Amino acid sequence: MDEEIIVRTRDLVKKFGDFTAVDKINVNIRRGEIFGFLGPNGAGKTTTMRIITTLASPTSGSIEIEGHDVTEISDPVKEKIGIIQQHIALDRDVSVRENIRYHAILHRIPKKEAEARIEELASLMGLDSYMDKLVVNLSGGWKRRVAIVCAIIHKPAILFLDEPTAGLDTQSRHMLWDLIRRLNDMGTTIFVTTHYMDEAEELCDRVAIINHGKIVCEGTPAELCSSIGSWAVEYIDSDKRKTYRYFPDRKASKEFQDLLPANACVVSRATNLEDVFLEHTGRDVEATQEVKYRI
Ligand SMILES: Nc1ncnc2c1ncn2[C@@H]1O[C@H](COP(=O)(O)OP(=O)(O)OP(=O)(O)O)[C@@H](O)[C@H]1O
Repeated sequence: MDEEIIVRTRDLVKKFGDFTAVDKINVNIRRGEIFGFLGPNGAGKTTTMRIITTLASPTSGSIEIEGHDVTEISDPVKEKIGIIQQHIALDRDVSVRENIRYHAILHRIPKKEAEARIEELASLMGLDSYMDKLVVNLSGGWKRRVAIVCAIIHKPAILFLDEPTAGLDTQSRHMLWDLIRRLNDMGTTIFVTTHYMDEAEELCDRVAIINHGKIVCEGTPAELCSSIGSWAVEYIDSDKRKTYRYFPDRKASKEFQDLLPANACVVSRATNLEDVFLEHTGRDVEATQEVKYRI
């Protein structure tokens, strides 16, 4: 993979009053990759993304996009990025085509070039038969496709997506992942925030896990999983708590399992990003759900 850094942040901090939402975040996003920012609700993902994309200012720290200091030269930087926020900002009462045209105008793309680009992207996103429909009549998944076209009409070098599949059904999520991969194959670097472990594992070349405003680990999903051990043993301990231990291979996990009482509900399987999160933070990514412990 091309190792050129397209986005670099240095010690990004964002405080809201006394509360530190983003705490010295350093990320290096490489050109051509799909980079995942993974963490539970309230971890600081959206705030970090808003700062990198100039929608919010940091309390301290700096950001470079393609070598430009984001705080100093915001207009050229804005032309290099596309953004899709959690709340999609489309005009519901006009057609898909008019929404996309509006974004082409905002980016001052000449009309002929814009129309050709709109046709190309409509076809890529499977939107051809939706172009003259009102946005208000589209489902959530189709609205997100329209939002993607609006965000990439000016051919940004990097596309930022904040929780792109939140609230979508399984089929729509898989279709959107496929589209994101296709955009990436065509050369767009992707930065995606998510709290879905499967999304990060399926989609991302590299992942940074964020918790309470800090990055707790970073690497490819495979590197992160093997860093804690390739095999997870899940069991109910003597205090009736669900507990996890990680081992380098199946043999070691089996030896541990053999030491446990027969009724300890032992499950052994390959580790996943949820285990990585648990190991680094001591809590489940779905913090509001069942509390899991590790020993
Ligand atoms: N404008 C604000 N004023 C005060 N606190 C804020 C503000 N924006 C965000 N926060 C707080 O900062 C923390 C990080 O929020 P952020 O939205 O970045 O998290 P997140 O990881 O994106 O979570 P989610 O998936 O729920 O959006 C949260 O505790 C949030 O309540």
